[in-house]
Amino acid sequence: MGGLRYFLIHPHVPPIHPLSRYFPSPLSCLGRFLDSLRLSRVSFPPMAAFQSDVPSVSVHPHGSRRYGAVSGGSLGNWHLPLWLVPNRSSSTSFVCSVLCLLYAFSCGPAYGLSRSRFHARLFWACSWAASFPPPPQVPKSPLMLIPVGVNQFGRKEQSKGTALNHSVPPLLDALLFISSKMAALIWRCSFTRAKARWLHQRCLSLYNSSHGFDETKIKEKLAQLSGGSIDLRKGENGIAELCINNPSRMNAFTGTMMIQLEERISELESWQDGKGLIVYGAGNNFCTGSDLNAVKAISSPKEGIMMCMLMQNTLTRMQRLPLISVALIQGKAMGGGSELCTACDFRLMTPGSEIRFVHKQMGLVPGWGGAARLIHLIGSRHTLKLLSGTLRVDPDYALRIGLADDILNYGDDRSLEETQKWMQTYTKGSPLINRAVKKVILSGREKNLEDALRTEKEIFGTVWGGPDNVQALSKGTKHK
Ligand SMILES: CCC(=O)SCCNC(=O)CCNC(=O)[C@H](O)C(C)(C)COP(=O)(O)OP(=O)(O)OC[C@H]1O[C@@H](n2cnc3c(N)ncnc32)[C@H](O)[C@@H]1OP(=O)(O)O
Repeated sequence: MGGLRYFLIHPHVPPIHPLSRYFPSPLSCLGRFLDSLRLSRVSFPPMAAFQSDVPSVSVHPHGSRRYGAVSGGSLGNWHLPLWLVPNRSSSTSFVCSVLCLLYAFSCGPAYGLSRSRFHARLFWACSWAASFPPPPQVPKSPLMLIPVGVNQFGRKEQSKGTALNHSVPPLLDALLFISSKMAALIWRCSFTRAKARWLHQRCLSLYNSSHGFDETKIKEKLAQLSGGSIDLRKGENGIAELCINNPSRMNAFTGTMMIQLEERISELESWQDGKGLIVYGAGNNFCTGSDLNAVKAISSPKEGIMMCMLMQNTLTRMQRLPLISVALIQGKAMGGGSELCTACDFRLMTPGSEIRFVHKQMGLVPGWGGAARLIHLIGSRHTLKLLSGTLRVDPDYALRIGLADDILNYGDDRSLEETQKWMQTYTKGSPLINRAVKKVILSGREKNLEDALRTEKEIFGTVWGGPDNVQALSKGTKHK
C-alpha cells in the first residue's frame, strides 16, 4: 500500500468507564486539537457506511490498561482511529501492532509536567502508531478509505478487499501514488508543527481538557462579571507595565479582568523584545483579590475549581515568562492580590503597604497557587504563620522573612518610576541575554537537576558566540 496508512472510522461508541474521571481521555484532547486545526475540509466517509464489520479489537478511550489497547473512538467532533487494525482476521498483525504501540508508549518521549506525563506518552505513542505502515494484507473494504493501487515497488497490490478489485491504468496509478505521497507529507508536516505548538502551550500551562478544565465554559461565565481592566504598556526599553485597573473596588479582579489577564500574558509570551515586567495596581493600591461579587456569582465548587484552574494557568504562565518580573506593592495586596504578587520574581513594597493572605477569614485557602509559591519563597514555617494567622505583612516584616526584596521611598505615583530605576540593575543588556538568564533560572527552579543541567546547556548554546558574547570579547571587558 505504498506507505499509505489506513484511516479507519470506528463507529463503536465506547462505554464510559468509571475510571474515566481519573483518566480523562487523551483522545478527547486530540479531538480538540484536530478541531483547532480547522481541518473540517478533510471529509471522512459517513459513519453509517461502517456500521458493521468493524474490528472487534478492544478500543477503549480511557486508557485503562486492563482493556489492553488504545484506539480510536469519539474525538470531539471527530471519529478518528488512532489505532489502525488492518485486518481483524489477522491476529498476527494485530499482535504485532499492539507490540509496536506498547514499544512506542514505553520509549516515546514524555512531554509536559509530571501530572500529564502519562497522557503525553500515550499521545505520542498514538501518533507514532498512526504513522506505522500497515502490514501487507489489505483490509476488507469497510475498513479501507483510501484505495491506492500501487506499492512502493510499482507493483499492483494483491487485493482481498473489494475496493481494489479493478484494474487501474498505469498513469492514474502513478498520479494516485504521487498525490497520496504528497498528501501524506503535507499532513505530516502540518501535524508535526501543530503538535509542537500544542505541546509547547501544554508545557506552559498546568491544566487542559484532559484535566477536566473547560476553559471556554468558565470564560463564558466570567465574561458576564464585568468591570475594570488589565492594561498593558510595552516600553521601548524592554520593560512592560501591567496595570490591575479597577480602582473603585481597590483593584479587585472581576471576571472580565481574569480573562484579560490571560490575554495580556499571551501577548507578553510573543513579545520578543521584552526584558522585564512590572505588575502594579491603579490608584496606588495593589489588588484586593477576587471581586466579592464575582466570588458570590461563581459559588458552586465546580465553577470555583474552573476559575482556580484558569488563574493558576495564567499566573503560572506569567511566572514562566522569559521576563524578569517585579510586583510593585502599594496599599493593599490581599487575598488573590497577595497570591498574584508571589507569581513575580521580585516584590517591592512602598511605605505603609501590606500583604495579607486573608483567605482563612473568608473560609478559604489560597487557590491561585499562592500557598505553593509562598512556600518556595519563604519556607513552610513562615507560610503557615501567614496563612493560619492571616497576619498583616508590612514592608519591614516582608523584608525580614524574604518576601519583599526592597522598600521604596515613595508610596505615590513616583513609585512606578522608582521601580523602573530599580529594574535597571537587573535588566541591563540585550533582550537575548536577559531572557536567557531568566530561562536558566526557570529551568533550575522547576526541573530536576539532570533536566535543568541539560536545559542550561541548551540555553548556553543560544548565547555562546552570540552578539553580546562577541561584543564583550571584542571590547575586552574587565570585571573590576
Ligand atoms: C482568591 C480569593 C479572594 O481573593 S477572596 C477576596 C479577598 N479580599 C477581600 O476579602 C477584600 C475585602 N475588602 C476589605 O476587606 C476592605 O474593602 C479593605 C480591602 C480592607 C479596604 O477597606 P477600606 O480601606 O475601609 O475601604 P472600603 O472597604 O471602603 O473599600 C473601598 C471599596 O472597594 C470595595 N472593595 C474592596 N475590596 C473589594 C473586593 N475584593 N471585592 C469587591 N469590592 C471590593 C469595597 O466594597 C468598597 O466599595 P464601596 O465604596 O463600598 O462601593
